[in-house]
Amino acid sequence: MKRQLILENGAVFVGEAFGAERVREGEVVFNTGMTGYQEILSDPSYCDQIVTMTYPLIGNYGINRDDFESIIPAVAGLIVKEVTEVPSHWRSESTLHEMLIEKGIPGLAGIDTRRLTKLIREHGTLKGRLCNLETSIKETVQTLKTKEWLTDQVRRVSTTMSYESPGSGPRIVLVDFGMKKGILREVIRLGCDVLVVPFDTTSEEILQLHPDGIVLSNGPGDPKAVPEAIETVRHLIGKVPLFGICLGHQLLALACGANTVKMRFGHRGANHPVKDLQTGQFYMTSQNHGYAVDPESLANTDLEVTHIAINDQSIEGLRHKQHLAYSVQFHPEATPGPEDSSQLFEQFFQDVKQSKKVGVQYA
Ligand SMILES: NC(=O)CC[C@H](N)C(=O)O
Repeated sequence: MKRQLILENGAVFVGEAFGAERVREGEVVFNTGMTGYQEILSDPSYCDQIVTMTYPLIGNYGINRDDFESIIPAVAGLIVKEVTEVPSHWRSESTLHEMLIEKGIPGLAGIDTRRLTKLIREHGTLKGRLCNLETSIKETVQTLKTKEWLTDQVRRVSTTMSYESPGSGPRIVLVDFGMKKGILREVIRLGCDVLVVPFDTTSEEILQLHPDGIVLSNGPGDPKAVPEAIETVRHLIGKVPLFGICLGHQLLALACGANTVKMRFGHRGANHPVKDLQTGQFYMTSQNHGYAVDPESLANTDLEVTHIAINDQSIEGLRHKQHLAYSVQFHPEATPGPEDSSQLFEQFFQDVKQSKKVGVQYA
């Protein structure tokens, strides 16, 4: 069966349908990872996005039960050059096609993904619709251009209830804005007593849990679409050690008075080089973001840049000059991608323990 991708600029890509039989719309983005499609598809930060994999063969090691980053993927669609029908891996339990059907995600294969990627690089991220060949191109272009896009992604993917993973170490409150399970896994690995809370938990509610440290997770959409979270973070700075990851990093920046801007086509892949300005070290990092902190907006804030992206010099890490609060735009939890920067979790763990010794002041 054929399926097409119609873009808001009128470009059309016709290929083979796989996965769920559904019409879906979303922002078309590309990821340059050669592997990691299962983690990418289940990363909640891809909510309302159609992901194009630039690596030409996807699905070759199948789908296993361990590598999901969330239970209900929020991604709107998947585009690949070639999808493997018969995967081969000892952990594989189903094919990519079967998983996409089960999770209600449409796929499009057999198109020129290089041409599509170049188009996104030239024009910036474009809105698109995955649909059958009978769908009118003219009407779709009109709809995509004029449609009011929903901005409640974080609300849709965050947990609605708090839950706990008990441990004997420091108590960490992990604010779930659409958290990848990899972040939870890292704090559990360190023996922390973890409480995961919904995105709209207030600062008072968080402080009542007597955290030793707070981790702000990744999440989908524009960070300015969650003003309540910016307010919460503002109230928490200086009270408890804070560590922000991706959306959490952007929220920390906004809470300190900096600004975030939409990037042309973002960073999505598993080999983004980052320089740690404090140590002079370079890490290969896993990334997935379409927004970034505007460097010009830092002038009147108490923030300083700790990491930069080598490819485009954009901000990849920030630190508060007075308080124990820092953040990174990339993903130290990896999954998928290199684990070069996983020591950031250990660093936060040490900082939390140190500040616990000194004594935490609750307001
Ligand atoms: N992975 C993330 O947390 C992404 C943050 C934000 N949604 C962005 O696209 O920039």
